Amino acid sequence: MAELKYMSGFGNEFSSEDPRCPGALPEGQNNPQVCPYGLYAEQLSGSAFTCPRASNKRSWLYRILPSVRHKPFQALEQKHLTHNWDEVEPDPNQLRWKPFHIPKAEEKKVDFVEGLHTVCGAGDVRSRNGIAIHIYTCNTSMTDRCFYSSDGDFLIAPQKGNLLIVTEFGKILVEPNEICVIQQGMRFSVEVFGETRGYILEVFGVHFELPDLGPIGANGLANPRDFLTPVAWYEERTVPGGYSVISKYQGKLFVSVQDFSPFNVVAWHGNYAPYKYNLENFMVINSVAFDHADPSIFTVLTAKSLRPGVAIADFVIFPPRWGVANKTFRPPYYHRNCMSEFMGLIKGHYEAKEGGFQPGGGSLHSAMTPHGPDAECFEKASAAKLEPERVAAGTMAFMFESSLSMAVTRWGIETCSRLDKEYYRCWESLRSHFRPGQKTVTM
Ligand SMILES: O=C(O)Cc1cc(O)ccc1O
Ligand SMILES: [Fe+2]
Repeated sequence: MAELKYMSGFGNEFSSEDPRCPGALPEGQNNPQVCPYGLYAEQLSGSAFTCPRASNKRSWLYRILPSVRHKPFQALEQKHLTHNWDEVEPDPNQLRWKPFHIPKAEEKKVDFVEGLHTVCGAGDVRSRNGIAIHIYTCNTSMTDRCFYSSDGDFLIAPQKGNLLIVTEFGKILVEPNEICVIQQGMRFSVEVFGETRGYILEVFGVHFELPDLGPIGANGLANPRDFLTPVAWYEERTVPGGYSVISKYQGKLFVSVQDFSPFNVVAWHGNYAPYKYNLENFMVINSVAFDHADPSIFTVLTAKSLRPGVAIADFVIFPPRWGVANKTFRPPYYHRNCMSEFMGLIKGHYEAKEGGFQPGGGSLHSAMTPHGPDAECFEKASAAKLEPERVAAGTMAFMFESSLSMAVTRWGIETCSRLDKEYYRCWESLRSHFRPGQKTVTM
């Protein structure tokens, strides 16, 4: 496949024309009486028309046929995708999942949409406030089918297998250790190259932003220019057998059939467009004197709530870095958090748990549920000689942290059969080191 081209910058006002049709973007206006090359103009709104300029999002798509030319939507059964947060009784326990199973293509061909499984979430798509966390496991490319979420924005973190994502805005190749964001309403079709697995954070009613940097200054963490948006690409393809456009709408799937490819956008402009980001480009800030800094220093993207400083969801990573803090217990501290923490692992292992938490698995530490390093990690780090040390070399763990108190789905608790029932045991051998009368303790 020819190398794909991208445009750089977070949230820019982009303009892109497929080189086969130079001048396809109307000059100086959005709705000419007749568009260049006889295209249709269609606006995709990602914010209310009246949103303040800084948060206003929309793009103009110039396409061979408008999206409205389709047969009526019909319900499409997909058992594992849900926004019903009352399927099972609430469970405040620490939960950990072994790597989620990927179906074998010889046994069953499963594409990205069929392979979506909601593991947990909270809130409501109708009132536009909430999140869902999905796992995708698949082995087959989508053919003559595309998908969009009417409910929210997808932050996709591949763990195994590349994704070639054809979108209305162009093509994006996303590899493990990269993420991509495909916002509400954007249509896409996923091509895969073997056994494929990853994580999705869906947010309803808000878009991801770069976090403010405060005293860090003008640069650092995820830098805006490292976000890449595809360039316009179109196909003019009639599909006599029918092209299926699948919408996730209020948590259920619906399909509408049309006789042409939806990837017929010859040119587009605007600031509402998908993007990808390579996690290797994250400029890591860490404690260089003493104490363990809160993981908010590793925030890549945030979806803000209306409460100042409180996120509907943050996407946080634990990248390779130097640990140099003196007189400090360096791993994550023991913790009870008003937020919910879902964690996943792209590769390697996580510093607070060398064993048990595996790539392609997950964990959930719900609101106020205690958690922290396992006993082995505690003993080791309490006795370690504090030399400069590479932390998390060759690894990438991440956290979807939410102010919402999440429910786990039936699939997450039962159907996936991946819950590690023994998880609590990793803290069982923590023992008291309390020595009354001995202030200084050597471990
Ligand atoms: O492992 C966790 O629970 C995530 C986490 C990491 C960290 O460095 C500090 C706090 C925290 O919740
Ligand atoms: Fe935590």
